[in-house]
Parts: sequence; structure tokens; C-alpha cells
Amino acid sequence: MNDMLKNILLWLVIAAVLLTVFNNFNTTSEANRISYSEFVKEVHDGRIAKVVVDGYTISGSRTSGDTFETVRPAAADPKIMDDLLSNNVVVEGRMPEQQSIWTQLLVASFPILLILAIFMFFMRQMQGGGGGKGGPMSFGKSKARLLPEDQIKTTFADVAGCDEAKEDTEELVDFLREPSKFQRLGGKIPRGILMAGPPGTGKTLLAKAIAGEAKVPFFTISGSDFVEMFVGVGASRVRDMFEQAKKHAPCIIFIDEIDAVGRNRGSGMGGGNDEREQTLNQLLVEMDGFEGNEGIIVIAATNRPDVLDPALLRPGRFDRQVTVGLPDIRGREQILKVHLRKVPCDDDVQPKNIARGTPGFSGADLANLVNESALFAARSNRRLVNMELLELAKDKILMGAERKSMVMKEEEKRNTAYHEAGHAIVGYLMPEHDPVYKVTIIPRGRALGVTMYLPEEDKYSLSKRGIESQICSLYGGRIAEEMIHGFDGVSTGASNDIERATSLARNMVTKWGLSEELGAYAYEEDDSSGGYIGGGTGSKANYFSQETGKKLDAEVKSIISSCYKRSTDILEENRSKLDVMAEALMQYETIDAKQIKEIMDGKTPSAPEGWGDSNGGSGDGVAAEVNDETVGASKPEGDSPDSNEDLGGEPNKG
Ligand SMILES: Nc1ncnc2c1ncn2[C@@H]1O[C@H](COP(=O)(O)OP(=O)(O)OP(=O)(O)O)[C@@H](O)[C@H]1O
Ligand SMILES: [Zn+2]
Repeated sequence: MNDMLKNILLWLVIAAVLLTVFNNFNTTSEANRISYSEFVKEVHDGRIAKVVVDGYTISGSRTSGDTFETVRPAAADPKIMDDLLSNNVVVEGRMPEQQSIWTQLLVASFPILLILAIFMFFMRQMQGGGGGKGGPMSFGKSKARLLPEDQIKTTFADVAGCDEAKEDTEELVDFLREPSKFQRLGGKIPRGILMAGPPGTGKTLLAKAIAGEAKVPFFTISGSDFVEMFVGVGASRVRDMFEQAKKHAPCIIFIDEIDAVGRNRGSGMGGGNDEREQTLNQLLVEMDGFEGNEGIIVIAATNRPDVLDPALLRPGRFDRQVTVGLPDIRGREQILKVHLRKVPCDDDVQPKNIARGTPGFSGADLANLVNESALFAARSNRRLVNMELLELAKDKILMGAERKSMVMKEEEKRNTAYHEAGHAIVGYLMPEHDPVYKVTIIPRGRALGVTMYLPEEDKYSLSKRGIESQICSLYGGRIAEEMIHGFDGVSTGASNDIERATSLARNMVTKWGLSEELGAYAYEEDDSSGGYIGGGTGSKANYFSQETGKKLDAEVKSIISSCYKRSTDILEENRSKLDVMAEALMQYETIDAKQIKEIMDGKTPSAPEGWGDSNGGSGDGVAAEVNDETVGASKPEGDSPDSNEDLGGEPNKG
């Protein structure tokens, strides 16, 4: 880095010297050159006949006939013009205006200033945007900020409502506390952890808590800090950051917004961005570089895990993913408690009630809610935060223009509850269907709600009966909606379900030979999937006539309508269970296998674990939620048949 700077500087100096030399050479090479004072003397002596003024250069001829040339200093006496004219000298052109000494100095020093400015510019670039965040001036320093272990006050107790994520990361604490002991015991050393989840769900907080628990230093940097105009700068920052971290190991490096550097290199976005690519490559190199025994854990956070370059996710890099989702109602209650601990509260404050009224809020929103209520209290000269102020703060946050769309309306929540319950009940009752594991109406990614099935083993082939069961449960959501709203009230939320069901039915007929009518014959082949359920969208090759095509369509339709009918029958027979499950979802937002079984057995569902300990006071220590991360972990695609993610339709649905 320093070498590069020196080079730049050296070239600038050489250029300046050459320029000067060339200039001088140019003028001194002329014959008949005289000094200005000589010229003035000759003017006074009346030896000059003609003068041609060209800027500061004065040339001309003497009365004797020979020519001369001179350069007029900027500070020359302006009276010379009068002298020339009074001696009847022919003057062509005009003498330049007199300038102040300061202007002259400025003009003279302009090239030096220019060089200096360029030099400063490079320095700032090397240093990273120039000082904003403080820290010592030196070239090539990464912008990573170091938080020494004794300054980290965050612990797991400060992170609430994401117990699964906490459990997933507890092992890291053990490792960081004593890397060598951990290794001796045969623990597999993690290197990179990717925290994925929507903004404000506590990814940064959790990473910091890991450092706080393990009492190790914490480096933070944002992915966007690496992205610079100059090729090589980002990469050198990455290198520098790892170098620093090695000196402080065991420690944690936290890279926020990893997607800023980690976007898929192949993807069109910012096409051919050399700098970003080099930075990413350097990051990959560094991740591969350390042997794992150096005690550095790199935690990266993103809310777009889907756009990351697959190379980042390979074994040995960010091969472990921890999802930090939006909190459900219990999570929200716990988060509220964590933050309410920090403000003086009235006795009437009930975190549970606020949690109930804030579906869709992130941890950051809830922290903000408590903070706002404290501000309201201060403004109205009250000593305590009470329920009224908390409600006021909630309304204020809900009112925030962009939040409105995020938070579920009661009506929408009910619709989603019925939809998911429909999936779950049909899935539960169909033969050879994966067991229903968990149902939630908390939005996840683009999905409004999710019903998760737990495959009993990895399945690479399914029976005809199993596939039909899947098609039935896929339609369960839409049918349930239809049952409560009538056909006209059905939302567009089921489009993904319908797509997947159709694709399954089509594959049954055209690829898997599962139609009696058309036999075991490959009518269609696509190059995308190796026959794995889920339907490919790749380019297709057709091997059938138009007439057969019609038969295929008819057969697909007949499979679908028979599944649709079966699904409808099931839901009509179990209408009361559907109501109970939808009601439970409205109340608890997430229910798991236990509650689902109770409902299906005709019992009143029990409250989920951790529900109702609202007087517990502390946010942690509440029973863990079921770990939904393990669901379908064996399947690489989100499109796998073991969960129904219900995408919201267009915002302006009819
Ligand atoms: N699970 C939680 N428990 C307690 N507080 C939380 C939780 N999640 C968020 N918060 C509060 O919100 C603040 C912001 O959260 P944080 O910065 O960790 O979110 P993030 O997921 O890293 O967001 P981003 O993706 O925007 O960086 C935290 O400092 C904390 O006060
Ligand atoms: Zn659905």
C-alpha cells in the first residue's frame, strides 16, 4: 500500500520536473534572448524599433535590425508601455494587466498545489473515506471497529425472542472461551456463521452477545465499507481486518450487510464490478486461510441470503446459517420485557397485551416502542411509563407510513390463519404425507404464513399416493379460505400453492409415468431437476403430438380436480377443527406438533410452551421454541415440498 503511494508520488514529481525542464528548454533554445532588465535598458536607450507582445513573451526587432526576445516578469513595472510609446516604438498586442503579488504567487504555485491535492485525495482513499469514524491515520487500515472485551456489556440475557438462534450459537461461546480445550474435546470448529433475517431482528445484538458471553473482542464492519471506487482498496481492507483480528484472537469479526460485497458474482447486478469481485475473492481467501485454530469466528449478517454468491456458503466458509426471524407473540413479549426493564414502569403495564397488538413488529420496533413511551412520559412530566403511554407509542409507530403495510391487519391475520390451518389439517390427514410440524402466521420473507412438514427421512422418490397427498394439502389453504369467505373472497395468496400443485400433477403425467391413462412414458423432459419432486422450470423438450398434448392437459386437470375434491371433503368433514386451529393461530400465532395433535384429537389446544409465564420478569430462560431451522434441512431449495410458504399476492387484489 505504501509502495503504491510512493510510486504515485514519484511519478508526479518526475512529471513536474520534466514539464519545467521542457518549458525552459523550449525558451532558452531561442537565439537572441535577453533578460527583461536588459530589454528595459534598451528601451530607454532608444535601441528598440518594434515590439510584439504575446502574453508575457515580448519579441521584436532593434533599430539595428536584429531580433530579440524576452519574458516579462509578472511583477514588472507597468510604465514600460508609456516608455515604448514615447520612443515611437511600434507595439503590437497589449501588455498584460498588472496582478497583485498574491495572485502571482498563486499562479506560480498552482502546479504544486495541484500535485498536493491529488496526493491528499489518494491518501483519503487509501484511508477509507477520510476519517469519519475516527481512529489513527494510517494507510490501508480496515474500517473495522474494535470493541475490546471489557467494553462489551451485551449478553444473551439482552437478546430475547430468538431462542433457536441463541441455542444455535451457544457452542460458539464455548469455543471462543477456550479454543484449545474445545478442540481437544473433538469439537468441530466453526469458522463462518451467516445470520439471516429481516432488519431489526437482533442479528447485530446476538453477535455482540456472543462476544459478551465469551468475553472476547468484537470487530464490526459493514459490507458496504469494503466497497470502494478504487480497485484493490476493498481487498486490502479485508486483509488488514483479518490481520488485526489474528492479533486479538480469539475474537469475533462481525460483517453486517455482507450482501454488499457478497452478491453473486454471476448476477447482473453491478455487472463486472472488479473492485467488489476482488474484495469478495479476498474474503474467500482469508476464510480459507485460517486453519480454524486461530480462534477467529466470522459472523456475517444479511437480510438477503438468497443473493449471496454460492462460493461464500461453501464448507469452511459461511457454512452455517442461523435464521433470526421476526418474533412471534411470545418472542415479542420477552423482547418487551427486556426493554421495559430499563424504564420505570407503572404496575398496570402488561407486556403480553402489547405483544398481542404488535404482530409484525421486529425487536428494533419494540425497543423503539418502549423508548417512545418513555419519551411521552418525560414530555408529560410523568415518572412512570404506563399502559396508556405504551399504547400511544404503539400507535405512533404503527402510524409511520412505511410500517403500515408491514403490520398485519386483523382481517388479513384471520385469512392467513384459516389458510394455514387448511394446509395443516389436510396434510395431517392425508396418507403418506409428511407429518405437520409447525404452523405459523408470522410473515417470513415474502411468505405471509408457513406450514412446515417434517420429512421422516430424505425422500428422493415418492409414491403416487404421496404425491396426490401433497397436491391435496397444497390446495387445503385455498379451500379453507373459500369456506369462510366464499369463492369471491378468496385471496391471491395461494398462487404459489397452485403453481406447485399444478407442477406436481403435470410431472406425474408427463415425467413420472404415474397416470394410468397415459402410461409410463416420458412426454416431457427438462434439464433443471434430476426428477426431484417440485417441478422444473427449465427449458423443456416435448415428445408428443398435439393430440397427445390435449390428452395430457385433460389428465392433469382430472388429477387436480380429484385432489381438489378430496381436499374439500376433508375440510368440510373437519370444519370445527379448522375453526379451532385458526382460532389457536390467531391467539398464539405459532403452534407446533403438540397443539396440532390436540386439535386433531378434538381437544382444546394447550398453550404453547413458555406461554403465560408473563410474570416471570426476565426475558431469558423461557423454554425454547421448536427449532424450525431443521425443517427440510436436507432439501436445498426453498421450493421443497416440505413447507408451504404462502406468498402474498399483488397488493391490490380484486
Ligand atoms: N431479539 C431482540 N431482543 C432484544 N432487543 C432486540 C432484539 N432484536 C432487536 N432488538 C433491539 O433492536 C436494536 C437493533 O437490533 P439489531 O441492530 O441487532 O438488528 P439487526 O438484525 O442487526 O438489524 P439490521 O439488519 O438492520 O442491521 C437492538 O439494539 C435492540 O435494542
Ligand atoms: Zn398456502
